[in-house]
Amino acid sequence: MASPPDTNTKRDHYHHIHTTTHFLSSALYGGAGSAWEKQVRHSATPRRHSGFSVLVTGAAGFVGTHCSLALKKRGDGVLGLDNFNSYYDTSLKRSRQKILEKHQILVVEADINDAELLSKLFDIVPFSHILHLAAQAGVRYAMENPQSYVNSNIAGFVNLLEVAKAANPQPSIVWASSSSVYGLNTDNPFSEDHRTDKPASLYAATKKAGEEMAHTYNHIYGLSITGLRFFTVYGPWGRPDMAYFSFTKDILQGKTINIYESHDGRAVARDFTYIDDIVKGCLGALDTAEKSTGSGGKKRAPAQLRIYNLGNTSPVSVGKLVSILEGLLGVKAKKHVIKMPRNGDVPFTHANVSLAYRDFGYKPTTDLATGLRKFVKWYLGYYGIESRVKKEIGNISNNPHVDE
Ligand SMILES: O=C(O)[C@H]1O[C@H](OP(=O)(O)OP(=O)(O)OC[C@H]2O[C@@H](n3ccc(=O)[nH]c3=O)[C@H](O)[C@@H]2O)[C@H](O)[C@@H](O)[C@H]1O
Repeated sequence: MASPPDTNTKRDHYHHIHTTTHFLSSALYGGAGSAWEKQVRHSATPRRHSGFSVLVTGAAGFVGTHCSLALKKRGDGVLGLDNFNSYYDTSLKRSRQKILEKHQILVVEADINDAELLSKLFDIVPFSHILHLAAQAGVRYAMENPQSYVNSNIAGFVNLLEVAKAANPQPSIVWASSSSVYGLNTDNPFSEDHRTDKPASLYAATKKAGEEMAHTYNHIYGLSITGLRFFTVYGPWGRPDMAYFSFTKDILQGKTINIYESHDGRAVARDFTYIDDIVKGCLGALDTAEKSTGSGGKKRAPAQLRIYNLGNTSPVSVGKLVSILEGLLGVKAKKHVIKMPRNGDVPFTHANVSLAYRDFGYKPTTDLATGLRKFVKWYLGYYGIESRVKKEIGNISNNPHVDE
């Protein structure tokens, strides 16, 4: 049985990344025809006609696990990559990995900064797509550990783009940007053509930098690249560092939670987006991604470059989030309303998703109460917690992709 997450695990994260990078040399994985190569090939081989062969980075992460399973389920080949860093509870990542393995998805344990390993993977498999979800996430943690954002979201992304541009064939890339790029933008709802030059956190700045780097690699090398701006994604198997998850843990343990309000006394709100909707958006983006036009590092023709919001289009205040959780858990929260610390947070997000709807039919269908119900059911089951309401919510169906 898993125990509720310890948020201190992130402290040794930076050190871990660096040791991991040095430790993982491709020599460890054996030569041509090795058992490891066979596993890589088997995992990445599609089982449907004209199926994709997708390299999913961050595969043991929250969104990565759900997307990998959805791709595999429809017959695409999936090879996962994850460095299993300790930013949050690694046992949760290992549990996700077990589910992936049960579905014949291999997760290679390596960092996206390991160019040698990435090139080797491309030597073994002619990936048609990369779904790049590996990143240093979290808005507020960027003040504690700025270098880890530079390392993963900038250096790691460049490394991946370098390998992708040199590959033959070049893959099409779909990757996770963030709603946080809208920063201090006040136009509402947020549309892709709004200003994104006022990031409020280093996290947001590195995601914005990723969007600019995507432009460069598309322009010079003909890589087809699609960035997806995720809006506060939540659901079963989610990230313990996020508010809905840590609030659930603290409410159940009787601890006081801080609810932020803006400096002018208004409620802070988010366009919370349920994981299944995000998965549909990711697959829609992959399905409509055009082929890259370059080969072996040379551009042959202009290539596709896209950016989309993937949100829920319906912001909910943090206070309301807490009251939904209280109802689901059958426990009253000990609340402390405080002014939002000046730590990179933004007061409000709200997505306009008409572009994603137009181009691949993206239409979110899960409201926060429904999605949190599924999350709480998973949480209580995963951590083996008895709750007064566990039986009552026990009969709802959980995520269709992750069924245990
Ligand atoms: O859309 C994104 O691109 C980002 O979404 C997520 O960031 P956020 O929207 O900030 O989510 P999250 O931390 O869950 O805070 C939720 C709300 O609770 C408020 N909040 C938070 C903590 C607290 O103690 N009290 C509180 O009121 C807080 O002010 C906020 O209003 C991802 O973590 C990030 O990786 C990135 O992907």
